[in-house]
Amino acid sequence: MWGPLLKSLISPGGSADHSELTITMDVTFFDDSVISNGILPTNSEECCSTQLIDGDGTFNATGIDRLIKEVKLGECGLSYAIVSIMGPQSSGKSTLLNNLFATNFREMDAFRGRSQTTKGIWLAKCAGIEPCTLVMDLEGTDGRERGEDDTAFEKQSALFALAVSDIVLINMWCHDIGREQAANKPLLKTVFQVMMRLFSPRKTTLMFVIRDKTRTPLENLEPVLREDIQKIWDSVPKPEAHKETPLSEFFNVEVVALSSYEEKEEQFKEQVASLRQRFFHSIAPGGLAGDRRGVVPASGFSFSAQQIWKVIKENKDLDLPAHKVMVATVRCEEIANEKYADFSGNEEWSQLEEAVQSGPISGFGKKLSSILDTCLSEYDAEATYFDEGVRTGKRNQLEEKLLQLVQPAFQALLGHIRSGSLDKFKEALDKALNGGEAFSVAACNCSESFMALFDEGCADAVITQANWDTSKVRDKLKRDIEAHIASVRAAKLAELTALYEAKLKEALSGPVEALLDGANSETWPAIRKLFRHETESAVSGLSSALSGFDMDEQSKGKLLSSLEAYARGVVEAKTKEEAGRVLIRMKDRFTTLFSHDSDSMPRVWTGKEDIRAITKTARSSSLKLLSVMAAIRLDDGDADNIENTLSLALVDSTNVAAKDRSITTADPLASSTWHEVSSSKTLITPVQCKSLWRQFRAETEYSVSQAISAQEANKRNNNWLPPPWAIVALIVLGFNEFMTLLRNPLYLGVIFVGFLLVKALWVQLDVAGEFRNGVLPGLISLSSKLVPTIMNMIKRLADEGANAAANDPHRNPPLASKNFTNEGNASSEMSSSASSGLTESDYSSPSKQD
Ligand SMILES: Nc1nc2c(ncn2[C@@H]2O[C@H](COP(=O)(O)OP(=O)(O)OP(=O)(O)O)[C@@H](O)[C@H]2O)c(=O)[nH]1
Repeated sequence: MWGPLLKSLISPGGSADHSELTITMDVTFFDDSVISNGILPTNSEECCSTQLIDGDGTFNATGIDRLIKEVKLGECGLSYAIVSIMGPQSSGKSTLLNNLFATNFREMDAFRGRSQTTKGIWLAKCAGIEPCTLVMDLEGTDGRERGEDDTAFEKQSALFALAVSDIVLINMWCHDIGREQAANKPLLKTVFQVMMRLFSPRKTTLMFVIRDKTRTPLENLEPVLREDIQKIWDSVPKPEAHKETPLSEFFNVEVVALSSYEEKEEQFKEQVASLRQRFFHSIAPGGLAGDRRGVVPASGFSFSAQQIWKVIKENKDLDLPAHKVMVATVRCEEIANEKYADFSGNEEWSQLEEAVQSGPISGFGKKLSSILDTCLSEYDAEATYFDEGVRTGKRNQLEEKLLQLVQPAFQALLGHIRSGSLDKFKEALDKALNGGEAFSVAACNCSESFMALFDEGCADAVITQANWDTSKVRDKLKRDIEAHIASVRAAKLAELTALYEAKLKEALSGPVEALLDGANSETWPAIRKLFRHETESAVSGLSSALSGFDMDEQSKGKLLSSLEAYARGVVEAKTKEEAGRVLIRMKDRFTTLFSHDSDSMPRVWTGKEDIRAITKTARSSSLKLLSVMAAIRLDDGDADNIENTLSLALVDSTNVAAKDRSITTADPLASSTWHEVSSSKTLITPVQCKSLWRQFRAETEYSVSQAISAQEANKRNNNWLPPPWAIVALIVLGFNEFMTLLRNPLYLGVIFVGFLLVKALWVQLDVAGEFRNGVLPGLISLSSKLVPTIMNMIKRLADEGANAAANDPHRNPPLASKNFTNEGNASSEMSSSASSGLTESDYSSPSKQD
């Protein structure tokens, strides 16, 4: 080891140039404290170099990220190149890089002694080289600091450089070429050995930089060097698959020779400047790294390098293709997450999302598609150089996540469109129906147009990135519309039915009541006729009204039948109602017929009327009413024998013969059903009829007896003359007295006055009335009234006489004549009373006046 190192201190010419060494020292002197943070300061335009991996093998992720950010490597895609340099310690690597790429790697201070300068691996950007080129300065091999046996880091860093770099510079002394113990031989061996650990190595360009070239031309040196390289390649144990693989399969070998930096600095710089030109567009076809393979996109470089180093440190085999996929996976994931976060915070999207909560937005789909497109395009741009499969997979995932994010807004919008369409549909349907449009036509037109409106809204809301299914919402809208149509239809039908039912009720109730009121043989035929006519008219009206509803025949028939049933119900209800009042009606009818004559004038019981016949007629009529009310006879076939049964059982039963029959035969009314009438049509059962009739008879009995009494009273009143034989006896026996009276006018006057007095008393005391209740009660009543009445009369006559005398004293007649006059006045008063129109019968019958 010492040989090459010592040699490196000696110029090719064999002497050291102190002035050049001094310059070098000025450029490369750094204080240890300055590099403690892994960054070397720069005093020029060049970028700071960064320690990528320290001497202990720790990867400086922060440093590399900072550098990458600084040099904007992430934006380079695949347009970047990585160059690294390896070689023996203190062989002028850093010096070469600083001169070649204008970097600022730390160089050894020869005046302090030859020792290790570069520890670990350093990274810097090559200034002024296009495309962006990063260069790695590796720790020198065979350094005494690590000792002869510690080659682990040397191998690791060599493998790392091969895995990461497009171009690897191998720094070697010129005099080592062709030498068996050359310092670079173990290094090359190491390179080739570790290269075998890469499953599918990138095609790396190995550029051998011969330092301190001698006068031997490169043309002569290069074959020797290539021979040495081939020998080393051949000597390296290879896996079975690569036993015969030529070196050129894995490496492009380039050889350059440089003059000594220390001895011939001018020439060195010229040659370095010329070499620098080869690094421009190194990745272009024909360039130094023109046929490189498996490049990791620049944005994944940091992660890739870190992972490669991790694998190397763990001493695992490095599967570069798999690694590339892994890097792509991680990076694409990162890019996708970044884009997702960007989208979430996108102001345009936020506004759209907020707006959609409060109502429908026009152009939603277009706007959202555009935002999504931008996001995905950005992803595509950043992930474009990563493995296609991974990239596409991650893109799909990103797209899916984005769609999941925006879907609630889309669903909310669909909800608005659906509810809006439904509301507008309801409004339009109402308007159309109010405008007189037929229901089915209006419903169909509105349904179609608002479903189309919904489809338009959906078309406006859908985004190009998603093939979202709107059919469920559409179906819901359809169902809602149909439900609304059904409910409106049901309401309209109910309205129509109610209208016709009301008409029917009005047309049937009153007339049926009136017909039942005048119950007779024609009542039920008339009710049937009325029922049929009104029902047919209502059914026909409803039927034509239903034509606008596009109903099937069955439903229509059902409605019409129900209307018919309603009409029947109205009639039945009315008859039931009337049947409940049958007793009152029977009594009314009886009273009407019994108390009024054929001219409907109130009947006066003069005595000439045949009360029995009248009663019979009135009762028959009431019985007729009962028989009419007893059952419903709405159908043509409703024939029964109720009237006859009732007549036989109730009226004829009063006859003795019937009574006899009732003893021998069963009572036809002792049943709760009529023989010919179903129970549903029975209004009053036979038993009820019997009971009603009994009640009716009992309640009308009084009227009949009253009529009989009145008639007898009238008869009595009209018979005031004595019987003819009494009149003849009176004439024969009282002939003499009669003649005496005629001959003596005074007697006649006295008799006349007496008659008047008796008459006045008769009237005053209501003698006829008092005796109406019997002779004895009449006598007792008269005796109690007689004395006060006579006293009153005398008193009154006396008062009137006294008043007359007082008013005309000169013309006061004698007392006898005065009394006579008073009596005459009283007589004339009574005469006037009698002539005022009141007949005897009027007085004798006060109760009749009442
Ligand atoms: N003979 C000779 N010496 C050189 C040349 N270039 C640089 N040197 C000297 O070699 C010494 C080491 O230089 P560095 O550039 O630090 O070498 P290195 O290989 O980077 O050293 P480590 O990083 O420690 O491995 C310095 O003193 C340089 O002046 C050269 O071309 N020929």
